[in-house]
Amino acid sequence: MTSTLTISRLTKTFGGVHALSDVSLRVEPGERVALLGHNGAGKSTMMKIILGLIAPDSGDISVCGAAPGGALARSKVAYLPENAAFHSALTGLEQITHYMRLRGVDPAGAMDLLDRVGLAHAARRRIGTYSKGMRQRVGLAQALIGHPALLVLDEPTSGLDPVSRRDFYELLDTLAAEGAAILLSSHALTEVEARTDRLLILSGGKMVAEGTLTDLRSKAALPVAMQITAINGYDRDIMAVFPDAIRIGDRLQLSCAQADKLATLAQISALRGKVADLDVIPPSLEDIYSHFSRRDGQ
Ligand SMILES: Nc1ncnc2c1ncn2[C@@H]1O[C@H](COP(=O)(O)OP(=O)(O)OP(=O)(O)O)[C@@H](O)[C@H]1O
Repeated sequence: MTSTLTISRLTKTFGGVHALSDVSLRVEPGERVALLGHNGAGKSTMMKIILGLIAPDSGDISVCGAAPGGALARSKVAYLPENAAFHSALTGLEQITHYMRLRGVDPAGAMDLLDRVGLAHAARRRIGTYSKGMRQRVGLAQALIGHPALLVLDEPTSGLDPVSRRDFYELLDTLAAEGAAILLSSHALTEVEARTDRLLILSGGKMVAEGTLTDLRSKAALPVAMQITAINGYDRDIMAVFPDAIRIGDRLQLSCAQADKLATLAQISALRGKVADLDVIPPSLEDIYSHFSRRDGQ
């Protein structure tokens, strides 16, 4: 299978700033990949290179087997900027019809596209009357013109309410199931944790981590927290076994290395009769993200 996007040893500097250093990645058809990184990590630079808006200093990049910016790559890639701006006097239908004509696609399908993003009911209303979530849907409809093989989405859910976010990701799931590759940047870590197949973490222009959340969790090897609720009066017995446990409200919290997790659970299990409840709390994506992002002294 040919990868939809292949990037190999990409480097880009602006003056003395290393925006991207030796970055490589692949995105396969149907994959949903999240690009994470703090402000200035290099996410937008990478997107601009994929779109063919700027050229790298060195490295190779191919979009559906073609060079970015050329006619073939442009016909295969769609882009949704973070704050897509539309003409407020046009209706959603007029705006999408206009974009379809620009792209050389039959505008007869404009209503179907708006229906796909849940905007059919408002298609004949002016965009100036749309909510932020509705304008974002116009942006997505625009991005879907011509069945792109790769969707590049820059913080697509920033400013959306939880229900609009869920709807947005459900639509992305459908597109991915149809074979589109999706590369989206985000600062909303918990959201992408649940909604993407793979995470890429850029820090200071370098790719510092790549993989599924399970991969990253195991590479980071961060400690696991366990919170024990003691049966009344047995706190001391539990503290005797786990002297480093700290009290948080009415619970005792201890932390153990990943490798010691089962042994610690066995110790807790041996305290049966003294323990009312137990929660095992794995490191969050925020913890894992900070772990990798800090590596570079950020
Ligand atoms: N045209 C430019 N001229 C000079 N420096 C630039 C230019 N574009 C980007 N940079 C620098 O390159 C680095 C990476 O910027 P980039 O915009 O790619 O980061 P980002 O991860 O998209 O950040 P954000 O989350 O804030 O959008 C930053 O240090 C930025 O200041």
